[in-house]
Amino acid sequence: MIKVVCGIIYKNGKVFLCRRNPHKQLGGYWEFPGGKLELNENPETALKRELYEEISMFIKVLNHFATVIHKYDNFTIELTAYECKFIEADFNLTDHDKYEWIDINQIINKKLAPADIPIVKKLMRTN
Ligand SMILES: Nc1nc2c([nH]c(=O)n2[C@H]2C[C@H](O)[C@@H](COP(=O)(O)OP(=O)(O)OP(=O)(O)O)O2)c(=O)[nH]1
Repeated sequence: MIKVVCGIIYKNGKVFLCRRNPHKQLGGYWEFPGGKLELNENPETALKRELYEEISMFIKVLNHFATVIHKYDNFTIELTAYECKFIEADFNLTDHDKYEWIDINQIINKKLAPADIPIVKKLMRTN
């Protein structure tokens, strides 16, 4: 099983969402940015590393929010989401072609990576 970590990043009551580059796995789907854990890497370290690599973004990790196991056709992921506070960013996108700061109740209208749907539903219930 592939371990993936992602960030629910807040700024002024909105959340940061981005769209995967078309040539990537799940290209065109919207997600919370993050990526795969490296061997022996702790999830919070991995999340900060990925956000810096993919978006040139600095964040503060606040708390664990949810862990979801999702079976895609060819692989299974364990996706762990952390709530985070935005600090600053250059928004230099390497793995995505678009980003948006979005209200929580609007996220569900996006074409979301299927593993993210239970996370977004929990966000809607708890906010
Ligand atoms: N980052 C991220 N990946 C997600 C989410 N939901 C979801 O199904 N995924 C899937 C897409 C990918 O198959 C996998 C994460 O791989 P990735 O391509 O983002 O990770 P990476 O940057 O470490 O990997 P790579 O492109 O270097 O192989 O998890 C999500 O909310 N965020």
